[in-house]
Amino acid sequence: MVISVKLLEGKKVAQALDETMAKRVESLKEKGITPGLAVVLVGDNSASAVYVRNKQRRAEKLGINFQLIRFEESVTEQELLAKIDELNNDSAIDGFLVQLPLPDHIDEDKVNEAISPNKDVDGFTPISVGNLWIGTPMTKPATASGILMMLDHYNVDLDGKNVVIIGRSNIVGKPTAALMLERNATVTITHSHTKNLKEITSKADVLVVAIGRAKFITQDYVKDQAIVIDVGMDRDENGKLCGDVDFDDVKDKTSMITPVPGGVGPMTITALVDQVIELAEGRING
Ligand SMILES: NC(=O)C1=CN([C@@H]2O[C@H](COP(=O)(O)OP(=O)(O)OC[C@H]3O[C@@H](n4cnc5c(N)ncnc54)[C@H](OP(=O)(O)O)[C@@H]3O)[C@@H](O)[C@H]2O)C=CC1
Ligand SMILES: Nc1nc(=O)c2c([nH]1)NC[C@@H]1CN(c3ccc(C(=O)N[C@@H](CCC(=O)O)C(=O)O)cc3)C=[N+]21
Ligand SMILES: [Mg+2]
Repeated sequence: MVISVKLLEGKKVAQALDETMAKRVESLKEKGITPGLAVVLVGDNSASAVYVRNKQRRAEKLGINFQLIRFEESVTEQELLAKIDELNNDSAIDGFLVQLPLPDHIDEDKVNEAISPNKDVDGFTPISVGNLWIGTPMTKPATASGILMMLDHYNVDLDGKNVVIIGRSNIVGKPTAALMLERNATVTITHSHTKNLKEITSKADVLVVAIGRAKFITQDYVKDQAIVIDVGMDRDENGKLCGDVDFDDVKDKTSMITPVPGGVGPMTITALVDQVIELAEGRING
């Protein structure tokens, strides 16, 4: 018996959703509003630079005013905080984010706290995170939100599903858990101290993987006919981009699986841009 695996093609979903988003930007422009997004990039981390380029390309394609603000690795915390203050008060900027990770001499928490929750497109400020867990989100973290947009597109209903997330970062694991809990999934978050990881992941109807280790997840971690979401952005032994999931080993055991590239990454950018447009729409609606 051949059971067909369905690819969750984030790249295609993103292209489909771009059309609606472009129309929303157009109607804002008719009212004299151009959505503005700024990205602050510290240092020249090459992976970060690629992501930033992708964001810029998509934002500009949709008619969004994109501002890239670059700092040397040696920038002081004070200089960075001053720029954040400026962006908080810049009426042309609806939302901005500070690309992570930051150099060690800069306190990430301090930077997050300085961002105005009203412009926090990443949803990383304490107020945004609190609202997310209360169930009254202001802005939603892009990766988590992008994953849900993709699952919605494929009509995957999370209600009552057993979701297991590997990774508990503030940027991926935790916000994904919050949004999926809100959809009535039963959510388990696992991490590097988790005992018997395979036993837990093997019970997952939906497995979300955000570890940061190339091809870590093989078929022995996966339940038959599970849905596998691979957030990882890693390099394989040949330097080629790959995910945390060993795609070729796992795919035939799944009912749906995201490829890397072309899965979660493009949806992250879709969710980010959607968030910026929503903030700009808020200029009209108050
Ligand atoms: N596609 C996209 O849009 C995005 C992709 N990424 C990618 O996703 C991946 C994860 O990113 P991020 O969340 O920032 O990473 P972090 O390094 O912040 O977190 C990794 C998590 O994985 C856990 N972990 C590490 N090793 C193991 C293990 N052997 N078993 C179980 N859990 C383990 C860690 O546990 P512990 O907490 O105990 O240390 C931690 O919670 C990376 O590849 C990153 O590049 C990230 C953001 C967006
Ligand atoms: N404050 C902050 N917010 C973030 O959202 C954030 C961050 N810091 N730091 C780094 C991670 C990583 N991230 C990605 C976004 C898009 C792709 C992406 O577009 N990926 C494409 C193409 C990748 C390629 O070709 O290189 C794909 O998977 O198909 C990947 C990764 C956002 N991040
Ligand atoms: Mg980290």
